[in-house]
Amino acid sequence: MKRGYLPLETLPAWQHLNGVELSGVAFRKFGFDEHGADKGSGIVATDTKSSSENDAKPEILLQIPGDLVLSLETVQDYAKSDRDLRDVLEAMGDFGRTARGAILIFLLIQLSHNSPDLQSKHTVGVSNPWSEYVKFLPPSFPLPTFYTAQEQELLQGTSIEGALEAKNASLEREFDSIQEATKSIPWCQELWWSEGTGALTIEDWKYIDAAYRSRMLDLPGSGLAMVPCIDMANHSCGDSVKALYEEDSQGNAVLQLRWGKTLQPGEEITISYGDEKPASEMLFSYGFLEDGRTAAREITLNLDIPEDDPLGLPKRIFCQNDSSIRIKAARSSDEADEVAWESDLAWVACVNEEDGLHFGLAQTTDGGRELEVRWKDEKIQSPRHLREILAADPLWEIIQLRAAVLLLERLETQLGLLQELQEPISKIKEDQVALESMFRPGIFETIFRFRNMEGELLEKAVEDLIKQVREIPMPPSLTRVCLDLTDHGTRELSYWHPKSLPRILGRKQRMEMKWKTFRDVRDKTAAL
Ligand SMILES: C[S@@+](CC[C@H](N)C(=O)[O-])C[C@H]1O[C@@H](n2cnc3c(N)ncnc32)[C@H](O)[C@@H]1O
Repeated sequence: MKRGYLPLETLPAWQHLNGVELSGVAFRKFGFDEHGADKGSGIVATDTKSSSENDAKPEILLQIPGDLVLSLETVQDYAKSDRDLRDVLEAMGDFGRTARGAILIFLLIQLSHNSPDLQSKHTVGVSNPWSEYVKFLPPSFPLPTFYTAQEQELLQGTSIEGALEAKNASLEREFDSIQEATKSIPWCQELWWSEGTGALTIEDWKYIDAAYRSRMLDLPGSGLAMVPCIDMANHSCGDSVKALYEEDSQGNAVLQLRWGKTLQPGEEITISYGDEKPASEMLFSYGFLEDGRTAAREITLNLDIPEDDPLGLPKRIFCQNDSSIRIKAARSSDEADEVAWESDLAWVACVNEEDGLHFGLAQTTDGGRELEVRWKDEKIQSPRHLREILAADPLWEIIQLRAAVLLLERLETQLGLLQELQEPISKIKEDQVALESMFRPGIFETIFRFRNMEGELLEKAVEDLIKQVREIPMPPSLTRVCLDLTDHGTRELSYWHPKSLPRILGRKQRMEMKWKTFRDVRDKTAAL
C-alpha cells in the first residue's frame, strides 16, 4: 500500500506539538558516505556542549515523553482507546502479546491509517502522535530483506545467505497468519485482503519488520521499544560514540551526552548499536558495516547431522532444533586472535549408541512423556551437560577428533561456496559501468567487504582447527587414524594444506591434503 511521507524539515513542528525537548541538537539529512552507502538522516549538535566525569547531572540532548515510547505496554495502552488496534492484537493471540508482535501490529495500523490506498468509509485506527511520526521513516531500508534478486545472489557463501532465506520464510508465515487471523474482521477483509479493494502486501510487512529491526532500542525500564527522534541517531563505535540513551525517573526516554565528551556545532551525535556485534548482525539488522570495521568477529552457520545417523531425530529434538555453529575470533592468552567455536549439535552429532549415548522416553509427573538422555549410566540434562561429561570421558580425544573433522567439513563447504563467486565479483568490482547497471553501488560495496571479512575468519578457523587436530593427544589405538589424517592412508575428501589455505582475494595455488570425511572418522573410531 502507498505510504504517506513528511520531509525532515517538518519534524521540529511534530516535536513541539508532542512535547519532545531538544537541547542544542537538530536533525539533518546526510546522504551517501564515501563507500556509496546512504546513511539517511541523523542528529547533529547546534551548540557547543561538554560533560565531565564529575558532573552531578547528565547533559540531556533530547527528552521524549514516556507515552511516546513505543513498547509492549504503551501499545496495550493505545489499544484501550483504539478498537481497530485492539481487534487485530486480540486476533493475533500470543504474537500480539510480545513486544515485537505488538509494535509491528501497531505500526501496521498507523500505515493503514495514513495510506491513500485505503480510502473507505472506515478510517483505520485512531490518530495519535505515531500516525504522523511514521511519515518521517525512510521510504526504504538498506537491509538484506530489501535486496534485489541480483543483490541477494552476492550473498552466496556468506552466513547471511541462509539467514535471509529463513527470515523471508518467517515473514511470509507471519503475513499469512495475520491474514488468517483477521480476515473475519470486516474492515480488515475489505481494506487489507479483498481481491478488489485490499491493499496490504508482504512488502508492507517486510517494511514494518525492517523499521522495527533497524530502529528498535532495548531500554532499561520499558524493554524493547521504538523511541521517536532518538531513533534518528546513527551508529558509531568506540571513542567516537558521543551519546547514550536512558530512561529518567519520570519515565521519559532521554538521549544524553556521554560522560567526558564534548560536542562542537555541526558534529554528528551518534550512539552505539552494540560495539561487539558481528558484521553479519550489523548487515542483517541495520544494513551497513561501520567505516573502520575490518573483521567479521563471528559467523553463525547451520550444521546438518549426517543423514545416516540412526539417532538423528532424537539428537535434533535434544538440541531443541538449534543446529547452529558459532565461529568466533577470540583473544587468546598470548594476545593473538584465536578462533573458537560453539555448537551443541556438533558434540551430540559426534557420539552414538556404541560410544555410550542412549535416548529413551520417560514418564513425566503429569502423565506426559519426555526425552530421556543418558551417557553410559549418567542422566544428561542438556547438550551443554553432555559436553562437560564427554570432556571427562576416556573417549574424549576421539570425540574431539570427530568434532574437529565434522567442523572442518562444514567450514570447507562454506569456503567453497564463498570462493565460487569471488572471481566474477572481483571482475564486476573493476567494471564500474557493469556494477552500476546491476547493483546499487553502496550495497555492492558493503557485501563485497562483508564477503572478505567472513572469508578471512573462515580461513583462520580452518587453519586453527587443523592445528588443534594435530595437537589432540591420540591414544595408541588411534595412531593409524592420525597418520591417515596427516600423511598416508585411504583418503576421500580434500582439505586445504594449512600453509596454503585458500585466499579469498589472491589466487594462490591450492595445495591439497586429502583427509577423511567425518563419516569415515566417526565409523572407523566407533569400534575403538
Ligand atoms: C536507527 S536508524 C538511524 C536513522 C536513520 N539514518 C534515518 O535516516 O532515519 C538506523 C539506520 O541508519 C543507518 N545508519 C546508522 N548508522 C550508520 C552508519 N554509521 N553508517 C551508515 N548507515 C548508518 C542504517 O541504515 C541503519 O539501519
